[in-house]
Amino acid sequence: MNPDESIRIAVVHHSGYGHTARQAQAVADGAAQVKGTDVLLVKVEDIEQHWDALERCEAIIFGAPTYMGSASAQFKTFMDATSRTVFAKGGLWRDKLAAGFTNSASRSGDKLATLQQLSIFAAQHGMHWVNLALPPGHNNSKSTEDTLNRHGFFLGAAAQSNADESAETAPPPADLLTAEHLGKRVASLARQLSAGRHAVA
Ligand SMILES: Cc1cc2nc3c(=O)[nH]c(=O)nc-3n(C[C@H](O)[C@H](O)[C@H](O)COP(=O)(O)O)c2cc1C
Repeated sequence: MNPDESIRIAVVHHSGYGHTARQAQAVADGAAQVKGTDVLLVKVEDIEQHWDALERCEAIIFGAPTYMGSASAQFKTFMDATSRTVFAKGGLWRDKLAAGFTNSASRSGDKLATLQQLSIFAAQHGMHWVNLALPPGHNNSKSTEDTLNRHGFFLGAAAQSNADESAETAPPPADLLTAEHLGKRVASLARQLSAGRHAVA
């Protein structure tokens, strides 16, 4: 690939009260740290304006708060819309990279179910799922709550926002840095994949 050519990463997310939006911004910031990356931050409420732009992206990162043990209904509405706008049109997202993140009030809060839901959604579109690739952060007596991946997820980035804190203070920095790591990892892999595709074309 031409080294001056940009790669495009989208972060498609929903947030009812702003906490997952902060995580989404951290993912976007991480992706933007990789030179030559254009990042598009999309709220699911605005999705109708962005279908064409998403088709041009090398990677799409999905994020939703965990509500009742799954992605929020608003995010699920977006997922269902893709059956018409992406899947039925011949698999427009096939072979793009995908990754996911979620945030909830409880430590577990059944966040794993949401990340699994997002990864299955990506698989239905023929996308390549990118995992978190961070060791579990807080699972021994010497580690602290400030460690990246303090919740010990592998499938994607998890954040925890205390139910009595606003989005100004939650989720905490460790979870935002974990989200940033995911964005950076996806952008870096998207660049490698794009260069590889050009090399073998
Ligand atoms: C309808 C609803 C369902 C929720 N279900 C869960 C849940 O299953 N597990 C959990 O830990 N927190 C749950 N929560 C708490 C949210 O995940 C938490 O407040 C989160 O920070 C909200 O993110 P947001 O501000 O981006 O919407 C729920 C909140 C709402 C409004």
